[in-house]
Amino acid sequence: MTRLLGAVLAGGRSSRFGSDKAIALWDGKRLLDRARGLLDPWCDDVVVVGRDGGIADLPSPGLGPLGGIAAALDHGATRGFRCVLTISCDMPRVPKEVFEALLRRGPSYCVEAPVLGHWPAALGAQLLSYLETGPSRSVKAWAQSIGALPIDAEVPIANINTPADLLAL
Ligand SMILES: Nc1nc2c(ncn2[C@@H]2O[C@H](COP(=O)(O)OP(=O)(O)OP(=O)(O)O)[C@@H](O)[C@H]2O)c(=O)[nH]1
Repeated sequence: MTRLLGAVLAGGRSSRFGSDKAIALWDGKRLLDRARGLLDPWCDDVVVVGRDGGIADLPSPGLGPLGGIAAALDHGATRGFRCVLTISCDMPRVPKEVFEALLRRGPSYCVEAPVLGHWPAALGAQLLSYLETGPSRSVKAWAQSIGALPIDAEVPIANINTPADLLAL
């Protein structure tokens, strides 16, 4: 059986939001919990990455979402998960069709929001080496470098960067 690990990336500085956006409330629920709830139906287990109470970024904090993905891949591979489905805590609304499209494929990512991706857990070591020597810390650049398939969500994926984005949801 293919075991799937879900990972909510929830580190970063939230500088545009002005406070920790992971714990900002939308409709009475923390964004972090909403993102986790989006992964739950698809995954055998879900972890939070990059904050207290979750797993720590690799190789160290402060490298952006790719450091969170590296930690999730490593965590998954060492616990027998074949693949990892990642989302960021600032994506409170993702249509189920997007998850279906990602999971139908092998390595794939959402063009509109590349942190939303489906990755082989075995790529953890490759990603750590990419973080050390690669040209960019962009998730999209890494996804392209491994040949992951771009998935077009066909609808805008809401992404909360500022308090106004939250109000506009
Ligand atoms: N684990 C982890 N998650 C991160 C990191 N940086 C950003 N994220 C998450 O990735 C998503 C996108 O992050 P951004 O909004 O681009 O960056 P940010 O630092 O959170 O916010 P800004 O300071 O406004 O750019 C957010 O949900 C963050 O929680 C990181 O270094 N580690």
